[in-house]
Amino acid sequence: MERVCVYGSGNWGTTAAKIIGENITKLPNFDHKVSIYSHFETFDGVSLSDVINKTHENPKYLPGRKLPENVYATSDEKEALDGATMLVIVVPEQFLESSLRSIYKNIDGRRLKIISLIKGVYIYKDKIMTPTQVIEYALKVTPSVLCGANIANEIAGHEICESTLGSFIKSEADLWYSLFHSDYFRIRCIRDTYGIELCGALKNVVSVAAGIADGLGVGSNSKAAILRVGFKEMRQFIYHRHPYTPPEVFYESCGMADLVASSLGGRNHKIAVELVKTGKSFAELESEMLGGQKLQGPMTAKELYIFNKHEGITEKFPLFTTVYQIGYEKKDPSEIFNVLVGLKLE
Ligand SMILES: NC(=O)c1ccc[n+]([C@@H]2O[C@H](COP(=O)([O-])OP(=O)(O)OC[C@H]3O[C@@H](n4cnc5c(N)ncnc54)[C@H](O)[C@@H]3O)[C@@H](O)[C@H]2O)c1
Ligand SMILES: O=P(O)(O)OC[C@H](O)CO
Repeated sequence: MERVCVYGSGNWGTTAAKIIGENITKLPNFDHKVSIYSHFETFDGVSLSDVINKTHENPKYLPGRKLPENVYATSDEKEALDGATMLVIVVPEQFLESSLRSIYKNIDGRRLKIISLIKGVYIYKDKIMTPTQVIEYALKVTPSVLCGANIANEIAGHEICESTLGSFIKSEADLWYSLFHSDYFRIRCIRDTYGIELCGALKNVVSVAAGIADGLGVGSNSKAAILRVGFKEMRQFIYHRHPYTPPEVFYESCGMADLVASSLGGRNHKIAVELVKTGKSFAELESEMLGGQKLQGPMTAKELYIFNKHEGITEKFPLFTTVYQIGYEKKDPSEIFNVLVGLKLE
C-alpha cells in the first residue's frame, strides 16, 4: 500500500495536493488519505494547518479553491511523514536544504520514492546543482521531477495544461503518472531530470527579463526578441552542463511552453514589471505583493551569475548577466535590449 505526503503548502504545493487528492481515490493500492506538511505559521491568529483542515481551503496560498476532504494538513513533520512511501517535495528553493535535514530525521532510514516540483539551482563552490541532485545527495535516492508550464492558480481552476514528468525509474514514473495525470493536467513522461530542472530554473530568469521588457512598455516584437535570446541562452547553458540532454526537453511543457507561460502570467514576470515601474527592489516587491509566496527568478539570476563568473563565461550569457545586473547592481532596465545584437554571415 502506498501512502503520499506532499511536503510544502505554498501555492503550488497546495495545488499539487489537490490534484493528487482528487486522483488518488480512484487508485487501488494507495491509502486515500494525503498529508500535507505545512511549515508552521498562523492565519488570522490560527494555525494555518488547522484552518486548512477546518475549511478545506488554504486561504493564504490558494484562496478560493476547495481541497478534497481526503487531504489534511499538519505542521508536525513526524505526523505528515508517518508511513509515507511517496514524497512530493514542493518548497521554494530557499528552504530545500533545511527541509531535507528535517525529513532525514523524520523518516528513520526509510527509502521513499520522491518527486521534486521545485524550480531553482544551488551553487556549491564550483558546482551548480539541481534540486534532485541536492535531494539525492541528502537522502540517497534518485528522485523524479515534475515541471512544466504550470501556473498553479490556473491548474487549481481545472484549466487544461500539460506537464513534463522526468524520471530514470519506469516503475516510479508510472506511479507518479497515476497520481498526477488527469483530464485537465496532462502528463508526458521523458527519461531525464537535470535538463528538465534546468529549464524550470532558467526560464524564471528569462521571465524576469520579459517582465522588465513589459515594464518598459514595449510591444510584442521586442518582447519576443527577448524570449528568443533567453531560450537560446537556456539551451546553451543546459548543453554546457549536460551535453547529453535529450532534445525533447526543450519542446515539451518544461521547455518552450513554460518559458512562454511564465513570461505571460508568472510571479517573476509580474514583479519585474513593477521593479521597472517603481524602482523598488525585488525583495521589497516580493514582500509587498506576494503575500508570503516566494520569487525564484532573481535568486537564480544571482546564482547563475556567481557560477558563470567563476567559469569565466558571463559574456556568453548576456541576458542572464543583464538580469542579474538590473536586479542587484542597479543597471538601467532599458539595457536589457543591449542583448539584441546584429549578426552578419561569416
Ligand atoms: N506557484 C506556482 O505556480 C508554481 C508552479 C510550478 C512550480 N513552482 C515551484 O514550486 C516551488 C514551491 O512554490 P510554491 O508556489 O508552492 O510556494 P510559495 O511561493 O507559495 O511559497 C511559500 C511556501 O514557503 C513556505 N515557507 C516559508 N518559510 C519557510 C521555511 N522557513 N521553511 C520551509 N518552508 C517555508 C510556506 O509555508 C509556503 O508553503 C518553487 O520552487 C516554485 O518555483 C511553483
Ligand atoms: O509564478 P512563477 O514566475 O514562479 O512561475 C510559476 C511556474 O513556474 C510556471 O510554470
